[in-house]
Amino acid sequence: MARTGNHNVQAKLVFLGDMGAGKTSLVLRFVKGQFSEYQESTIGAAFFTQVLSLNEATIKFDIWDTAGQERYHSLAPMYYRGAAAAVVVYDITSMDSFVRAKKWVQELQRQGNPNLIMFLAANKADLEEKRKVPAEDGDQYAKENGMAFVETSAKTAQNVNELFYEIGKKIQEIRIRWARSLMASKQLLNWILYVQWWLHPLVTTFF
Ligand SMILES: Nc1nc2c(ncn2[C@@H]2O[C@H](COP(=O)(O)OP(=O)(O)OP(=O)(O)O)[C@@H](O)[C@H]2O)c(=O)[nH]1
Repeated sequence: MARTGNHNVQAKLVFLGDMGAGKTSLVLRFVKGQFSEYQESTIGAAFFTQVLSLNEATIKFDIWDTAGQERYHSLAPMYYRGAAAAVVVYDITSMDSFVRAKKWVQELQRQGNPNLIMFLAANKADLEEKRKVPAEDGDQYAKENGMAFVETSAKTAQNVNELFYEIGKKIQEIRIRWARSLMASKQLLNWILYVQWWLHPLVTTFF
């Protein structure tokens, strides 16, 4: 959950998706600016942190990169529970990975935090000649499910910083909305107390 203080926000972020979709590669591109053609498959999950500057605020991402292999599926709730945002990743060259991504979205809708911000990342956009999932399909699915959609490439860095920037902006927007509604309820409470304070002597005098 996002926490606030001195314009600093800390937010838990989780990456989900089929094995080989490019979750680790996207995170490593963002955190270290690196890409490896021979990225090893994640075991269990991996944890990374990265700080991003947004206008006057700073956001520290605690990033959980989960393992896509089916045998680790049951561990996933540990990582998406309490997350402020989830990025569901698929590989544009694999229809199976798109089908798997939709299953993740359904699971998050059923079992995730109701305020979870969800992004759909169509990765490996550099492999256009091998594309199996049209961009419109990903975009339409994302729209139908209230998610933001972005085509990325961990290899060329296309839209990777932009993805994290958008996540940060959404988290910040929600944080500001919370702060405003908290202020509004405090004002309402003060007003009720004030009215009660005035009415109390009248009520005791006349009744
Ligand atoms: N061409 C291309 N290859 C990519 C891209 N992203 C990842 N890869 C490659 O795809 C393979 C799998 O990438 P990973 O980042 O390990 O995928 P993952 O989703 O973390 O996989 P699991 O850990 O098994 O769940 C690696 O060989 C990467 O080099 C990309 O944007 N373009």
